[in-house]
Amino acid sequence: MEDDGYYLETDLDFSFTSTTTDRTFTSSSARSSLARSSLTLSFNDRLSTATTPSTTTSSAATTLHHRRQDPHWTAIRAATTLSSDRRLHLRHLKLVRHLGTGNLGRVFLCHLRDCPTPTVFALKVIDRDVLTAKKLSHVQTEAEILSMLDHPFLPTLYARIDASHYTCLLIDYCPNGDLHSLLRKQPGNRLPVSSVRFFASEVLVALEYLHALGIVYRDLKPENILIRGDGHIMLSDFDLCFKAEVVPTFRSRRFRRVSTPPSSPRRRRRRGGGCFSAESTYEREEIVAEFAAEPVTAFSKSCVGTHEYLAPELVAGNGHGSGVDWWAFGIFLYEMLHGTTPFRGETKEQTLRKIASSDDVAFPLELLEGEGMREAKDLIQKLLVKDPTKRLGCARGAQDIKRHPFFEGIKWPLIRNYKPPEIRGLVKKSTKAHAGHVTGVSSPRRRKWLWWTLSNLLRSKRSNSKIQSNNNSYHYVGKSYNASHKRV
Ligand SMILES: Nc1ncnc2c1ncn2[C@@H]1O[C@H](COP(=O)(O)OP(=O)(O)OP(=O)(O)O)[C@@H](O)[C@H]1O
Repeated sequence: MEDDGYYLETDLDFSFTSTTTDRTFTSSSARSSLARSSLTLSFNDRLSTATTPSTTTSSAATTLHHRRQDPHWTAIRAATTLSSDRRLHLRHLKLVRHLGTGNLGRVFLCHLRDCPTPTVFALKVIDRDVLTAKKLSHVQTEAEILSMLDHPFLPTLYARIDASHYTCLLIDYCPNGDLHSLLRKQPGNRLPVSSVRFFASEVLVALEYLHALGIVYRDLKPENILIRGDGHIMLSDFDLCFKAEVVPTFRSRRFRRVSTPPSSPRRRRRRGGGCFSAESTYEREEIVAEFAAEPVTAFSKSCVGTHEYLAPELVAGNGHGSGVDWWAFGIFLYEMLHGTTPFRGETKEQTLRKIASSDDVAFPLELLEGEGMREAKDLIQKLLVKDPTKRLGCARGAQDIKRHPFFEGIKWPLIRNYKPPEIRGLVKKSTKAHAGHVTGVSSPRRRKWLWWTLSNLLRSKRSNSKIQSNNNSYHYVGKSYNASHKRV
């Protein structure tokens, strides 16, 4: 079971000194960094209490953060209150298991020791000694950006602990993995339009917030969209971001609204209620004040990102701004609906050539059929405009994208309260788990779920068919498209 560690409190004290406990290594560079780490870093009390002084920076937002009442902050406050220097140290944390290895370091599931209501976190451990100067600057960027964030669809940085040559970032743990892995579990590697609309809306709101802070994200892709325990998203990986000036503005926008006059039975009687009565619709002009915060003057020349998601201006290398995120948003929509990206070539060179060519995005037939697909296609076409000055979102930011008919009916201020879609591979946690607690004993509901999964597994083995549908869950054995997007 993928996330057993989330439920089962273990007595294991995963030590970094043990190479046998760590099995999830992704690259040779990660492996070499591990070899070095394995000699020196030990998350035992000895290291953090006596020999190595550590400095903690709790997120500046501790007192202001919108989630300051949630159990994570409460647990951190409890731990630091008991700490002699009122700081959080590595000794306060107990590692549960290794979650994955990235470009900069390894990520562990952990919780606070001696906490009455154990609360889980993800701890990103970066060994600065094995990183190049360029990667060190990425660490700096990531830590700096994380410390600025206070948004439900972005990680909270609970603490930064610098101990010896390690920098450790304590952030929210997302038990549902990333959207790329979730897509790979769906039939045809794609999601239904309603689910796409849900995830796209949340990503859009997160990008809007980043842009309002002057942050250009530059690495939007399903791999970087983690799914929280409650099914909502959390954008991750901020090491490729760049920061620019932004001047938020309120603008007045005129628009014509088509309305039906309010009608009471009395009024209807008076009007006679005929076909051509005053019951017909009428148009009125409205003026609304809109908040727009798009870093329109943002400019960078470095070519960073992930091949299939790179905007043409990034590929050309003549400089780019926040429009690269709106291009990537178009690619992201296409991939969720179609299962693959639109400019993917046999090789990375070919992919870049296709992006840079003047050819417009092509839509396979299935992307043209079905409810909401016409609107989706129109939105994708408007986002994948090669000239950034004509691309949707580049002038007034997310506001223009939110108004597109694809998102019609979305009540943006209530987006956090929307029920996440029920899709295959998304495990809903109980309220307790969703708040981030580790539970020692498996609940009757979980036991029931385990039995249900086990019996389904046996049934699907017996009948050996390709796709089995059981209400709304599918067991799919098809052509797998596993390659995740690697960065430039
Ligand atoms: N907050 C989190 N909750 C759960 N799992 C996480 C979390 N953060 C990272 N992970 C897991 O750890 C792995 C490594 O994450 P990390 O952010 O270091 O690298 P990455 O996503 O590969 O990005 P990079 O491009 O910086 O290498 C991810 O692939 C993901 O599986």
